[in-house]
Amino acid sequence: MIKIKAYAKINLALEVMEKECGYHRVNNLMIPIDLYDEITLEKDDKIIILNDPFPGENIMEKAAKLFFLKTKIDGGVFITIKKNIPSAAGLAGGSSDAAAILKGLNELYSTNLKKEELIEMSAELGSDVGFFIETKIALCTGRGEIIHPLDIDTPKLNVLIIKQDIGLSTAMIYKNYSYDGNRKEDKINNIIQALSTRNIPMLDLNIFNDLEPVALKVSKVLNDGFNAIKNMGISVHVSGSGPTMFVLNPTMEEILKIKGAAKKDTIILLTNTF
Ligand SMILES: C[C@@](CO)(OP(=O)(O)O)[C@H](O)COP(=O)(O)OP(=O)(O)OC[C@H]1O[C@@H](n2ccc(N)nc2=O)[C@H](O)[C@@H]1O
Ligand SMILES: Nc1ncnc2c1ncn2[C@@H]1O[C@H](COP(=O)(O)OP(=O)(O)O)[C@@H](O)[C@H]1O
Repeated sequence: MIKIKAYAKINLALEVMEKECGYHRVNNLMIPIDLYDEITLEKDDKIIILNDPFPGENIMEKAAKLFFLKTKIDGGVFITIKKNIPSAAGLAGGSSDAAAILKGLNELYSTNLKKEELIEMSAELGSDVGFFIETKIALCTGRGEIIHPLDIDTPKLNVLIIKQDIGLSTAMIYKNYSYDGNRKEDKINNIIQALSTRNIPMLDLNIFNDLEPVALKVSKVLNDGFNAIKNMGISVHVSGSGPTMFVLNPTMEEILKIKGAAKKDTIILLTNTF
């Protein structure tokens, strides 16, 4: 039996450009956080997901089918999952679960597929899946499927995750986006420099997400929650297509203020990048 941790991510930069063949071109700087789904895999003759939280549409099943199709193995897998990453949250839990299945099956069936082959396979499952083959800070380009790992010794950042009791569809958020032609290369370079020099104020100042205004516009709940935190004088960001918000290196006072003002059912947890 194989046990795998499928980690979540946050976006430190998300530049969304023009749409080509149904997908927007992006410059997407992602960093993993220490929040993970717990997955176990055992050989079986069928693909089975115990107590499947997304019956009939689980991306883990798609990943397993793709793996057996590509490797021409007549196999199966018995999967258990403990979902800890909130769904439809902008934390890419589903993408990470899919990558975990590809990596896990590669080990379980001793297929020795290279990292590059797993990343290529990942692109058939979703734009963000390839990032989780390595799960290391990277700038992802193309539609997100081309991974450029960043060779920097990143500081360990504390990350306060705030996820209100709503979900947002990635496709819907992209649909409501329109590109204004403004490039953000400088900001991305500043973020990379700030990470390398461990300049956290500079990092926080340069974090941006082109999907953030869209998510705030389509969801009043998110907009209200976001402004409530901003009005406390706290720097807050939306992760990916939302609705998860995050605060970097919060003070205890800030955490208590956010917790005190949060609605019931809001998930608030303190984690860290790695
Ligand atoms: C926005 C981001 C930021 O990291 O993730 P989330 O915050 O949702 O996790 C990603 O770009 C999401 O990646 P992923 O969730 O893999 O998206 P996909 O399954 O490939 O695509 C879902 C839908 O989003 C739109 N889409 C996705 C990626 C992209 N570069 N352009 C798009 O327009 C397309 O309409 C597509 O049909
Ligand atoms: N293993 C999975 N984990 C989470 N969501 C899944 C999974 N398989 C399929 N899905 C579907 O994908 C949708 C978005 O997945 P998720 O990765 O959680 O969103 P996001 O990328 O916004 O964080 C979910 O709402 C769910 O319907």
